[in-house]
Amino acid sequence: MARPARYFGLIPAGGVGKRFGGDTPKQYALLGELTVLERSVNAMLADDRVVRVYVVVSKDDTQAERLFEGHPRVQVLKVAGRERANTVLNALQHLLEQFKIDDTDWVLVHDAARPGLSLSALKRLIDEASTHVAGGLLALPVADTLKKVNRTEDGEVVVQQTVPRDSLWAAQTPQMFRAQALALAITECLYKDVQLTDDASAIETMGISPLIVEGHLENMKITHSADLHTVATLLGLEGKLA
Ligand SMILES: Nc1ccn([C@@H]2O[C@H](COP(=O)(O)OP(=O)(O)OP(=O)(O)O)[C@@H](O)[C@H]2O)c(=O)n1
Ligand SMILES: C[C@](O)(CO)[C@H](O)COP(=O)(O)O
Repeated sequence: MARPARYFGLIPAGGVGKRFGGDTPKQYALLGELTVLERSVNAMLADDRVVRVYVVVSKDDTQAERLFEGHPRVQVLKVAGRERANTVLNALQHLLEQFKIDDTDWVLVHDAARPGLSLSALKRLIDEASTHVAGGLLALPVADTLKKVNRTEDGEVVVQQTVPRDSLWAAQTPQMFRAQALALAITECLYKDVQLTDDASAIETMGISPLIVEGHLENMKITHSADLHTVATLLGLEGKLA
């Protein structure tokens, strides 16, 4: 009798926030009383099916360990890599070797930069993607008209064509896959120098189609500094920015 599947959170938090700017990496920016990272971790802990959340930071990061010291369901791994995909793979390899996580277990990869994830969206993702062979991810249907552009010799950005949007969705996180399958897929992609900006695209290269589960606006990613204010407003924290 196979044991029941387990769900593990994996929070890639090893980025430097080039587009965000400033001295502090955006995952450590304050949103009210808590950092962006703490809110993203707490969002994953809200569903008690998530047995443990692994926060993956660079080897010289000392903040994460202080933030989560002694937390029974949070473990800091200082194995972040050059790109997000390297960070995720390094953590997965660590999990598979050290913590005996095997092919029945699910991993939910959630950006540290998405602090607004709701419990209802997390629950829907786990409920629905668990029944899908390839796992799945949160995403939002594109609402704007999309333009493919060219840059002219004098630096102007001009429209090349309008891209039909009716089957385009913007990927969010968490992205939930079987831990071993994701590790194998990312390994293969990195070996073939396939550029990965999310985890689902690695699974897609194996010829399987992850399930899309509708996400929500508050689960937007903090990329540029203005996004911190936007997320604060969406979360009702606008008066509490440092
Ligand atoms: N080598 C990397 C790069 C990114 N990330 C994480 O992946 C998530 C999404 O990445 P992004 O928003 O691009 O963050 P940064 O890489 O920090 O941003 P930038 O590209 O502007 O430097 C973030 O939680 C970031 O900390 C990571 O763990 N390891
Ligand atoms: C994983 C992701 O959040 C899905 O939209 C996005 O691809 C991350 O991109 P980034 O450039 O690493 O922020």
